[in-house]
Amino acid sequence: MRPGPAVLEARGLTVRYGETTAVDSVDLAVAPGSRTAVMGPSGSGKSTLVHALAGVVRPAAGEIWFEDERLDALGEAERSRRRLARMGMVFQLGDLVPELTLVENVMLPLQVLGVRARQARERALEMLDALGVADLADRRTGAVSGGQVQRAAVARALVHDPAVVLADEPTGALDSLTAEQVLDTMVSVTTAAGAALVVVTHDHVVASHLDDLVVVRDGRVAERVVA
Ligand SMILES: Nc1ncnc2c1ncn2[C@@H]1O[C@H](COP(=O)(O)OP(=O)(O)OP(=O)(O)O)[C@@H](O)[C@H]1O
Repeated sequence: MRPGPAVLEARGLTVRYGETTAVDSVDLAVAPGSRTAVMGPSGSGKSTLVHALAGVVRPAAGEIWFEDERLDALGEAERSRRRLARMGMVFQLGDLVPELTLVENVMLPLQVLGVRARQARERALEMLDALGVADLADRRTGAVSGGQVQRAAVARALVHDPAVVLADEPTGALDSLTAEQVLDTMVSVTTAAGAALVVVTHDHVVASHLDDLVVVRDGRVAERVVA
């Protein structure tokens, strides 16, 4: 066990969609600076779990603690402010704003934090460069490939040095070489910032870049390996 408190923690977390219990009484602590793969069969509740950890999906029961605060008890506006300021998320293709260019999308978290436009643009371009898509910075999402959008989404999740990065299949649209590069960037940026990284993946190569493992089955944590 790592010493010190968790940066993000689920206690008795339960999420339901109507009759379906997607996440069932999950206790899960994510340590600062840790790197966790979340694996498990299709439909086992992995995506729902990370969405709930981010405070995007409301739990039916249980608590989510983020940086010593109960995230699920905050109002919508405050919860989304916390999330934008202190979390990075890569959830699905197309969660970038299509009306904005790639660089404008990546600047968004910095602008929420009050970073001035020029500085935000510089930092966003650096991050796009680290993900290999700086040359596409001024294109809108509709004018680049799915994999390039995905890389810009990763850049946006990392650009503001969040405390936690939550990613759902962040390399799903990428070839294996690019996937490894993107993952390496995610690991190195989060390591440099002391941030925790939680990645939902079906890919054992992706999981091998991460230290810890959570296996989800039927909405429960069936296995937990902490390095
Ligand atoms: N919006 C929704 N409305 C109703 N049921 C849902 C919804 N989202 C997910 N579910 C159900 O909740 C359960 C968990 O789904 P979830 O997407 O979290 O699984 P997953 O492990 O991420 O799956 P996959 O690996 O296929 O992406 C499944 O039974 C799914 O059908």
